[in-house]
Amino acid sequence: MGEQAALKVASLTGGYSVNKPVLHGVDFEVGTGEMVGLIGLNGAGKSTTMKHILGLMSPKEGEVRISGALLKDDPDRYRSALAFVPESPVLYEELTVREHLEFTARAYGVDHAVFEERAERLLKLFYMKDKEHSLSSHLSKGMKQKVMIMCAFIARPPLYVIDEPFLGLDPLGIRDLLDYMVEVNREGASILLSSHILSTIENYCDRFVILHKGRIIVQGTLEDIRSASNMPGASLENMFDRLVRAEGAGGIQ
Ligand SMILES: Nc1ncnc2c1ncn2[C@@H]1O[C@H](COP(=O)(O)OP(=O)(O)OP(=O)(O)O)[C@@H](O)[C@H]1O
Repeated sequence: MGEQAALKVASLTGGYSVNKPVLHGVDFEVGTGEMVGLIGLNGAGKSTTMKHILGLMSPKEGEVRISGALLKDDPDRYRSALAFVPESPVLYEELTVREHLEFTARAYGVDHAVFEERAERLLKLFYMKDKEHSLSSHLSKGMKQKVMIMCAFIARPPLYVIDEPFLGLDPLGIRDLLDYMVEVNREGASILLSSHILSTIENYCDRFVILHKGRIIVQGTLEDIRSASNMPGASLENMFDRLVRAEGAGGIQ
C-alpha cells in the first residue's frame, strides 16, 4: 500500500460514553483506488467507526487520517475530501431531488457545467429523471436512498464512506450502484463500504475488514481470509459465519 492511504484508522478506541468504549484499537487502511468492505454483525461497531471517520465522534485513543491529514489540521479540506452515504436517508422535505443535488454540488464547489453533466447522467442511471422536480417527501423509500447516493456521486470526492446502501434499493438499483462504484473506483476514488449482503460485496471489494464486538478479528483479501480461517475456496459468507461464531456471536458487552 502507498505511503499515504486515502483513509487510515489507527488504534482507534472510542464510543458514546467515556468509560465504556464501543471500539477497541481498530486499525485499518483504505488505499487510493481501493474498495474495502467493512463487515460485522448488528452492533459490531461499523456505524460507530464511520462516525469517527466523519468527525462526528472524537477518538478516545488513536486517530483517523484522510490523505494523511487529521480533521483538526484543516476541517474544511478533510470534510470535502469525503462523501458519506448513511444507512437511512436524511433529506430536506421541502427540497426537490434536483435541489438536493444542486445544494450538495455547491457545498463541494462543483463547477455548474460539470454539475449539469453529472446530474443528468445520475438521474438517468438511477431512473430518477421523471422525479427530479419532486419534493423528497413525495418519494418512495428506495428513491430517497437513491437521492443520498446521487448526492455522494455528484461531489466526486477522493473518498466515499458508504453505510449499508442496498437496503430498499430494487435489483436494478443495486446493480447500477455497484457499477457506478466500480467506475469511480477505477478513476482512482477510494471506497469504504459496509454491508450485510456478503454474497454481493464479495465480488466487488479488494479487501475486507471483519469487525466483531468493536475489534477487528481479521482483515485482508478474500484469499487472506481463507488462509486465516483455514477454509480454502470458501465464500465470504461461510467464512464470516465460522469466524464470528468462533469468537462468540452477540453484541458488544
Ligand atoms: N447513539 C448511541 N448511543 C449509545 N450507544 C450506541 C449509539 N449508537 C450505537 N450504540 C452502540 O454501539 C454499539 C455499536 O453500534 P453500531 O451502530 O456501530 O453497530 P453496527 O455495526 O453499525 O450495527 P448494524 O449492522 O446494526 O448497523 C452497539 O452496542 C450499540 O448499541
